[in-house]
Amino acid sequence: MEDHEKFREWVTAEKGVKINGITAHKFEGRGVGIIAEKRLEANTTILIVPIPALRTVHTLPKSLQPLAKSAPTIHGLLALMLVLDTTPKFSLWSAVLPTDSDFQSTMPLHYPPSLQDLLPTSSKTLLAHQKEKLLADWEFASSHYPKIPYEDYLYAWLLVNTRTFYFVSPSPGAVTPKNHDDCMALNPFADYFNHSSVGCHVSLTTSGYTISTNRLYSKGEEVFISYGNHSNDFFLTEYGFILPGVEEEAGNEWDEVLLDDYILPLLSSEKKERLKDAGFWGKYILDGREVCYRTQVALRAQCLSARKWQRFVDGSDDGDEDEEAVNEVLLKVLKRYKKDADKTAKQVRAIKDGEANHRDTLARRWKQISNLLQRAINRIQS
Ligand SMILES: C[S@@+](CC[C@H](N)C(=O)[O-])C[C@H]1O[C@@H](n2cnc3c(N)ncnc32)[C@H](O)[C@@H]1O
Repeated sequence: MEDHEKFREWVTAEKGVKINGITAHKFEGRGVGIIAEKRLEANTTILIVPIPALRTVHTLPKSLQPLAKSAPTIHGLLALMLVLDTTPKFSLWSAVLPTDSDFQSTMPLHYPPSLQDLLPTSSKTLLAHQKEKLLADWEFASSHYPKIPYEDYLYAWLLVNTRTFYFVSPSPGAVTPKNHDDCMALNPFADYFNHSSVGCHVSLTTSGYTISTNRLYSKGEEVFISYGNHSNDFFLTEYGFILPGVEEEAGNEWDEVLLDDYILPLLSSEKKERLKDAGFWGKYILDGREVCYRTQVALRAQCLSARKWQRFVDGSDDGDEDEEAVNEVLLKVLKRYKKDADKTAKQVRAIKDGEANHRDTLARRWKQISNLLQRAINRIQS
C-alpha cells in the first residue's frame, strides 16, 4: 500500500483534500476500497475534496481546450487528457488506479464475443451503446493525436467510465451541460469508494465534494457510497461487477430483469401496434417484488378484449377481476425465461473463451436472474 500512502500525502498536502478516519484498503474481489480506521459515528464528515482538486472539462490543459466544443463527449476528452498526461504529479494518482489487466478481467467490453453474446439483453444493449460511444470518441481522439495507441486510450476511457462522479459546477451562474452524460469529474481519493445499495451521504457544494457517514461504522468495516439505484445488468456493463442478488445478504435491492424478449413475441401485430400507439411498447420489468405497470398493460393486451384493455389503460377498470387470466400469461412468460436463464448459465460455464472471472460473473448473473424469476413464479403459485 506504499503507493496509496504517497498518493494520500500528495492529495492532502497539495490538493487540499481532507481525510478523516478512513483509508484505502484492498478487498477480495472488489479491488481497493475504503475502510474505517477507527469507530465512526453517524454523520461524521470523512472526506472533503475541494473543487480545484477535481479534473473536469474546466481543468483541461490548454492544448485540449479548443477541442471541448467539437469532441463527441466530455468522457472521451477526459480520457484523452489522461493519456496525454505524463507529469510526475499525475503518476502519483495513476499508480493507485486499477491496471489494464483489472479491466480486462472484469469489463464486458473485454469479454470475448462468445460471452458478450450471452449477456442478458439489457447488459447487451448497454454494451452496444458503450461501443458506439467509444468508437466515436476514439475516432475523434486519434484524428487529433494519431500516435496514441488504441490500448492506452481504451484503458483511460474505462478509467473515466468507472471512476467519475456526477458533476455540475456549483459556482453561481455556471452553465449546466445540456447532456447529462457530460456532467463528470475525476475525483481523487473519493474514487476509492466501492458501491453498495445504501452508502454514505455525498454532497457537492462550492466547498467541493463532502462525504459523511450514513450510520455508525466500526473500526475495520468497509465504508461504501451508492453509485445509484441500478440493476446488476447495469453494474456489470458499466462497472464490471455485480452485487449479490436481491434475496442474498447485502443484495442489490434495485435489481430487476427485462421481460421484453418473452412478452413481445407473444403479441399479434395488431396488439403490438396498439401498445406502441398508447406508449407501452417494451421496457417490461420484473423487480424483487412485482412486475411494473407497463408489463401489466402488455399482459392485458394479450389476454383481454381490445375494449376491456382500453378501460384498464384509461383507468376506468382497476383490472382486479382479470388477475387470474393475467397471471396465467405471466406464469408462462416467467417459466420460459427461467428455463432459458438456467440453460444460459450452463452454456456460459461450458465456454472455453475468455477469463475464468468473465464466466464466473456472467454465470452468477444468470443464476440471479433465474432466482428472481423463480421468486415471482412462487408468488403467483402460492
Ligand atoms: C470508483 S471505483 C472504486 C475503487 C476500485 N475498487 C479500485 O480498485 O480502485 C469503481 C470500481 O470498483 C469496483 N467496485 C465498486 N463497488 C464494487 C462492489 N460492490 N463489488 C465489487 N466491485 C466493486 C468495480 O471494479 C468498479 O468499476
